[in-house]
Amino acid sequence: MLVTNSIRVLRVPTHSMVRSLSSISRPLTSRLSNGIIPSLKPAYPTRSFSSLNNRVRFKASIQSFKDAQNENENKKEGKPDESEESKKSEKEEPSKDKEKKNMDQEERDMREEIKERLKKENPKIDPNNIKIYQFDGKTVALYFVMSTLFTVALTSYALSGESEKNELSFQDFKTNYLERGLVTKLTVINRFAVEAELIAGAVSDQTFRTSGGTPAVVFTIGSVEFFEEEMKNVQDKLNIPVNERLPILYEERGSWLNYILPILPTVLLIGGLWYLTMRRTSQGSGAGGGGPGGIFKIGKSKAKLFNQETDVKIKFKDVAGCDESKEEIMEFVKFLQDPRKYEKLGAKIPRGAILSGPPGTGKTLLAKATAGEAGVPFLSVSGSEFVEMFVGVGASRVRDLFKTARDMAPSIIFVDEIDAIGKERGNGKIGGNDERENTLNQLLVEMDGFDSSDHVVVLAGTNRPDILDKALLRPGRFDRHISIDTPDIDGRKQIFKVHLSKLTLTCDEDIKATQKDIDFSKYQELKSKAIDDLAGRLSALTPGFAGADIANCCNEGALIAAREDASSVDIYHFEQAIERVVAGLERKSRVLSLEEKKTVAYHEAGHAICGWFLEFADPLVKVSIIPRGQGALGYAQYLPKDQYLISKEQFMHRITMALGGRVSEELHFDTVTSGASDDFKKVTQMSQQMVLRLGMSDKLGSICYDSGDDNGGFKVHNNYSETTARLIDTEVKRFIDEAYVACTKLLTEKLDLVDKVAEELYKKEVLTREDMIRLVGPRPFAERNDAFDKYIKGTDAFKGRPEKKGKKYELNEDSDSAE
Ligand SMILES: Nc1ncnc2c1ncn2[C@@H]1O[C@H](COP(=O)(O)OP(=O)(O)OP(=O)(O)O)[C@@H](O)[C@H]1O
Repeated sequence: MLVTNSIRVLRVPTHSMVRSLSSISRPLTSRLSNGIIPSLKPAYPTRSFSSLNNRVRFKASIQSFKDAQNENENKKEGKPDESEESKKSEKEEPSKDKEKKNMDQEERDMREEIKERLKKENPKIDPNNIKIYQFDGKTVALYFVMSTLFTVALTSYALSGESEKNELSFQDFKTNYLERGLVTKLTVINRFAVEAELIAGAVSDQTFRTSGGTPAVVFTIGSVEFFEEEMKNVQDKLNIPVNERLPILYEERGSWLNYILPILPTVLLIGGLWYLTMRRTSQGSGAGGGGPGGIFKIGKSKAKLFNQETDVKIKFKDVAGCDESKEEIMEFVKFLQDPRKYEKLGAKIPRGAILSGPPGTGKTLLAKATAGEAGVPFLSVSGSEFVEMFVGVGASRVRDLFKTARDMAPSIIFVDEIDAIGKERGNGKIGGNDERENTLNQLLVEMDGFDSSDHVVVLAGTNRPDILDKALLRPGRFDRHISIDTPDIDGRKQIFKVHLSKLTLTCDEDIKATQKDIDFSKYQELKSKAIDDLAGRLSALTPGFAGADIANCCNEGALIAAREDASSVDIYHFEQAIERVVAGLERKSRVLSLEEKKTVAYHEAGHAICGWFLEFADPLVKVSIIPRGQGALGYAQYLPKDQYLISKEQFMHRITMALGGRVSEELHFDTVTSGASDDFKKVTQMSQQMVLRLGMSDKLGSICYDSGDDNGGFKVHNNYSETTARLIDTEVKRFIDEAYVACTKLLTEKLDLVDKVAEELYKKEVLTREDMIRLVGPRPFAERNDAFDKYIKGTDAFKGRPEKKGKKYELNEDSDSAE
């Protein structure tokens, strides 16, 4: 086969080679007439890349000038502007309109920026006439598919032409031409084929004419050595004297395709990428800008920029609670506002601060407020945005981010979720990540690299400060550690006030309706008191809520009010919203059978009675058997107070209360149900904590057996012996057993009260605290929750809207509560 070595390229075609190629193509084309080789059109490259480049640029600029000219002419002639026409037609086409609407903010910004630049550079060009093309993944993919298909087609075409040369075997050549003395000259081409020139007139089906018009045949050889050997043998056999033997010449020839094909994919790839870039730059901006996205921007930082004109309008007053954190971060604000004051004294300002705390506690908000107060640009990026599938991209993005920040200085960089890149490096744990470590290293280098004269402050947010690399936290990098915890009742009240002030509240509307004659300051006073009361009550009902939960709750309240077509949002809307956030959506579609409903009623009554008669249990506000959320068939809501220390008794009472549901089922039915599974989970967790972490087991003593090593779910080994493990199991079980015994004793004593509560619950489905007092009498212990006493006691929380609503607001300096 002639094709085998045709891909092997010895030289890249030069001008001389192009000439020699054309000489080869002639004999081949002459064979076309004999139907041996298909027609090949010469396709030498006619343009260089640079000329192409110039053409593209030239074309783009001509286009914009033509557009500008057309527009001027149209204006002179009073013709409607083409761009306006196109705008009109765009309006007519709903699909285009839709596409435009869907265009994301980023892309629009990019287009605006490009147009701005163009306007500055060349005021003659109307930026509206510039068409900006963005190459999305589809265009690029299509281009590569097309070029691959083209290459494959060309290759098979070239190979099919070569394969048709396989007309003659060496044996045929020997018997039909060589031994008959018809051969005059032999040329070995490319070491695998031989062109044998024949004497004039020796024409057959297999012959063709060479460029000199001589008839010739072609055949392939296995190897040159073999061919030479064979020729020698044949000529020896024919007794041809050595000096008359046929001359054998050697030539390197080939189709131009043989040279082009191997480099074609590379050329297409590079050319394609280059072309796409050039088109984008020439048509997009003419200033070499290019828009966001695309492979060329992969190493660029993805940080979002907020500046004063746009988003950073947030001030410290919008961040409620967390006063200590605000104070701490204030130093950065003062530095950014007046750096010289510090520099004069030779003081070095901290370069960065880590804001740590549970999710939704306002870390990002505080960082934004810092930028808003200081009035400087704020670059916000998430740690995970540094990490890409390409090696080195993370580090490059870090470099780019810091460069941008320095260019905009004074500025603030905020890296959210810094643990995505800032986890401790190479500590021998499973699953090391070199790319992440490179990114972290670059971050460390950049933070070292700028000094306080750069006026760039780096803030970072994380929920897991404990897993951060020590190098990040050392002085000179993130040397301030600001911890933001979930707010206490006062914090929650302040946050509620911030978010309530944005809503139309019923209490405000009531004041406006009932107090028409009062002056503005009096109105303000009444309003702030009403909001204060409302915020206080809501904060008491939401223990454990973070700022984000509170914001969500206020929004949910407003949504519920809107759903009810209410003109303002009242406490009952908020209570529904809280219930929704705490227990999930009411599942009206889940209808329980009467038997199931009875079981749930007794289960919840068991919990409620336990909570009522256990001293350290939290105050109950509501018990319900309406299914909610992901599978809860009933729930009881308590108000735990904000406390930082929990006693052993408290733990035991909580465990007892959690077992109340199952024990009540045992006491009232012949069998038990699956309804207590979630209770058991909680009970086990609490008991394990008491034993493993809190040293509350006398038998195990004051030792922490829990390493807290939750390394991605891998627990390599326990740091205690088998004997201790067995003891731990026994102790965990003992606490639960003790609570179980206490619970059974209590509920057996109060059997009739459980019946009473369960029956009422079965009928009404919801019981509030007031109902409980009516059914079982007041709680025998004083409530331990001040917030409860202050805001909830005496009122009926979660009862729903009373028949008659509306009240007269009066300002009473002594009163503390809403009533
Ligand atoms: N102290 C606060 N005052 C007012 N609103 C708050 C406060 N804390 C949180 N919020 C509300 O919660 C929303 C979410 O807060 P933010 O994004 O700052 O939380 P985060 O701590 O950064 O959360 P994450 O750790 O999940 O990133 C804010 O937009 C704001 O509406």
